[in-house]
Amino acid sequence: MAKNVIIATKNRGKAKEFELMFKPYGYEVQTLLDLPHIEDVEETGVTFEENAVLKAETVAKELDCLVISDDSGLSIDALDGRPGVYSARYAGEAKSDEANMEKVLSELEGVDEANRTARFHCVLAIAGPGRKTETVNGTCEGVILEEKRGSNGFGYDPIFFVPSLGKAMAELTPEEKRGISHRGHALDQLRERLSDFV
Ligand SMILES: O=c1nc[nH]c2c1ncn2[C@H]1C[C@H](O)[C@@H](COP(=O)(O)OP(=O)(O)OP(=O)(O)O)O1
Ligand SMILES: [Mg+2]
Repeated sequence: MAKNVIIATKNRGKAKEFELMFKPYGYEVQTLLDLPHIEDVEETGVTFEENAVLKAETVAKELDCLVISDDSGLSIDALDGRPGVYSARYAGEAKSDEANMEKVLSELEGVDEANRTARFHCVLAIAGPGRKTETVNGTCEGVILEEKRGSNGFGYDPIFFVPSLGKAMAELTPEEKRGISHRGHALDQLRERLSDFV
């Protein structure tokens, strides 16, 4: 029988990646897209870690079971780390990937390649009844492109170039992205930490 894991996210792109990532370990993934009665958790933290803990603990309390959350985003050196924890809402509350990418590209207009370095961050939090909340994190280094490339993935993937593979993140297959991504690295950390769980 398949084991179950609940990921406290409403993001379809993340949900797909978690399904792929947990499959090899025999887990079926449920997200908040499958549990529409759970309300959005307001992300009031100023770090990825604070927001990840907030999302995992709120939903774990509501469901009274073990929950994993993901708070992630893009940090661009030339923009002093922005959009950072505001990545999802960078161009407004509509949380549009297209508008967010346009805003980043226009802010980086005229900035040369050497100064377009950036990284994705992912913090996973795991919370549940009677257990101390734990967090792990992963990063992925890259360079912001001048225009979009590729159509896989989600979020800022079309403008994020991965030097080690010579491709934009949105040009990678889901399996390739799992191997090098901030989310993949964070999940590997979680598996190391909780070898009994995943
Ligand atoms: O692999 C990624 N490839 C491209 N973009 C990414 C990635 N990972 C995070 N991102 C961007 C998308 C979003 O603009 C923000 C996450 O914001 P974040 O609050 O964690 O997620 P969200 O609000 O979309 O869903 P939820 O809070 O329900 O999990 O960073
Ligand atoms: Mg969010």
